[in-house]
Amino acid sequence: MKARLFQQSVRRPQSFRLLSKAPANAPKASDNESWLRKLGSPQNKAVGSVNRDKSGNKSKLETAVDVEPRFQIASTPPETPYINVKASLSQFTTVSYLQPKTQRHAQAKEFVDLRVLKLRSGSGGNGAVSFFRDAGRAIGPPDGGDGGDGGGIYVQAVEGLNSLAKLKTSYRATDGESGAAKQLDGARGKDVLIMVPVGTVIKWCMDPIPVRHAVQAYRKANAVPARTALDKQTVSLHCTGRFEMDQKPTHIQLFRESYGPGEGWNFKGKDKVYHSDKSWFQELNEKVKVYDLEAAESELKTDRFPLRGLDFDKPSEKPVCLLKGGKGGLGNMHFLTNVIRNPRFAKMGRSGLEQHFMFELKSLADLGLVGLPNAGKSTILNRISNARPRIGHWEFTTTHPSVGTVKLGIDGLSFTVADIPGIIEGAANDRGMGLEFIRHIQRSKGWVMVLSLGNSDPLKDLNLLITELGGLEEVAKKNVLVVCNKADIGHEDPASQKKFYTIRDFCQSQNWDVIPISALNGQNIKLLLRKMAACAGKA
Ligand SMILES: Nc1nc2c(ncn2[C@@H]2O[C@H](COP(=O)(O)OP(=O)(O)OP(=O)(O)O)[C@@H](O)[C@H]2O)c(=O)[nH]1
Repeated sequence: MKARLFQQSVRRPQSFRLLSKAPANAPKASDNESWLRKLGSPQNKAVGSVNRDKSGNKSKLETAVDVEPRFQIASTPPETPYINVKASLSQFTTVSYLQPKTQRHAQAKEFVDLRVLKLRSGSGGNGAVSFFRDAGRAIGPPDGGDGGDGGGIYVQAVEGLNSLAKLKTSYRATDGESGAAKQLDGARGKDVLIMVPVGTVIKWCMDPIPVRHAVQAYRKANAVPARTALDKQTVSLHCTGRFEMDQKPTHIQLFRESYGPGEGWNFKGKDKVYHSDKSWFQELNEKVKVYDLEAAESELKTDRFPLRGLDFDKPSEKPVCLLKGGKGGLGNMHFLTNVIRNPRFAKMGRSGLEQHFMFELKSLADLGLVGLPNAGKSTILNRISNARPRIGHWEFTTTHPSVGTVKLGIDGLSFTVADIPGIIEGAANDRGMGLEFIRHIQRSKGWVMVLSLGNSDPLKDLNLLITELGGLEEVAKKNVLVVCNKADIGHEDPASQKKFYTIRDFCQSQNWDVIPISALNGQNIKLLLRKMAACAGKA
C-alpha cells in the first residue's frame, strides 16, 4: 500500500486564513524520513521474480517443433522463478481467426460464439511536482498530489445474453489522472465492465496478427491444414503454480512494461542528469527503489491468468478482474526530507497491461446431438423440444448450434439438447464446418449420436463420427446414446434391418444404449425421450 504519510487523502483544496503560514497539513520531513527508513534498502529486499528473466518475459512463438498437444513443462524452479511451459499454439488461439477477415465477418452476422478481444487496463496518473505558494511566501513546502490509479478490465457473466456478437474487438480502461497542486490526488481511471453470457469461457491467447503470419509461413513451407500448423508450433509461457509438490502450472504470468526500480521520475526545472549526480538524490532513489520493487512484486501477484481459462458456467456474483490498472505515481510531497527541502521531482504512474483474450461461448446443454449431415438431428430436436432449427434435405442446413429444452411432463423433469452442424470426414482438419462447434457439446453429460438408416453403411458413419470426435477413448468419457433415425426407410427390407442389428451389436460391445426411430413419422419418440433423459443423467 502506498504510504500516505501525513493527513488523509485530500481531494479538495483547503482554504488558509494565515496566508504566509504553511498549511496545517503540509508534509513533515520527519514523517517522510521515517517512511523511507522503513522501506529499507534494495539489497535487503527479497526481490523475488521482479528483476529476473525480464528479457524472456513475453510469451514466445516457436516454429516447427514436435510437442505434446497439451502443456509440457520445459524448465522449472530453481533455475527460473517460473514453471516454464511449452504448449502447442492451438491451445492459445483459434483456427477461425486465421481465416481472412471478410469470411469471419460473414459468419459473425449469424451466430457469434467466439471472439478474440484486445484488452488494456489504464496506466496510473503521474504524481505532481508543486509547491505551496501564497502572497507572503514565494515557495512553500511541496504539495504535489499523487496520480490516480488506472482503471481495470472486469468481466461479469449474466443471464439473458446468448451471444458474444455485441462484444467489441478491443476495450481500453482509462488512465488515472495526474496529481495536482494543493495535495490533490488525480481521479482514478474508469473501469471497463464486459458483460458476457453464462457459459462463456475466457482463455488467454496470443496476439492473432503474429500468429496468422507464423501459420501462413508454416503452411506455405509444409502444405498442411491450418489446424496442423497450429499444433506444430509451440508457445513458451512463464507460469506460476504449485512449486513444491508436483510442479503443476496453474496460472500464466503476465508482465507489464512499467519502469524498473529507481526509474520513472518526472523532473521539473533541473533535469535527470543534474539529479543523478547529486548524492542526496542517489540516497533517496536507493530507498524509493524498494517502493518500486514492492509495486512490481504486487503487480506480479495480480497479473496472473488461469492457464486453462476462466469458466463462467454460472452467473457471477460480482465482476471478476481480468486486468488491473497501473498504480498512480507519488507526488513530490512524499520526497521532502531534512536534506531535500525542494523536491522538484515526482514519480510517474505505473503502466497498465495489454493482453489478448479468447472468449468462447460453450452451451450448457445436458445433451449434445452429433451426426453426419442430413442424419435428421434438427428434425429430432424439432419434434422433442421447443427449439425450431432449420430442416432441409440438403447437407449443412444447420450452420450454427441451437439449444432446445425437452420437457418430459413428469415432475417437471426437463433437460436441454444442443444441435450442432453436421460432422464430416476430415472435420478435425477443418473440412466442412470443422470441429469449431464441438465446444457447444463439450460440457454436455451425454452425447446422442444420430445415424441415418437410409445411408448405405451406418456403422461406417458411426466409426467416422467417433474418429472425428477424438476416438473411442474421448467419446467413452460421455454417456452415449446411439439413435438410428429414418427407420421408416425400407423397414420391411431384411437388408435394412440388418443395418440396425449391426449397429446394435457394436453398441452392446461398448455398453452404449441404442434405439431405432423415425423422427419424421414420430415413431419410438416416447422411448427415445426416456433414453435421452437417462443419457443426460436425469432419469
Ligand atoms: N424418411 C425420413 N426422413 C427424415 C427423417 N428425419 C429427417 N428426415 C429428413 O432428412 C433430411 C435432413 O434432416 P435434418 O433434420 O435437416 O438433418 P440434420 O442432421 O439436421 O442435417 P444438417 O443440417 O445437414 O446437419 C430432411 O429432409 C428431413 O425431412 C426420418 O425419420 N425419416
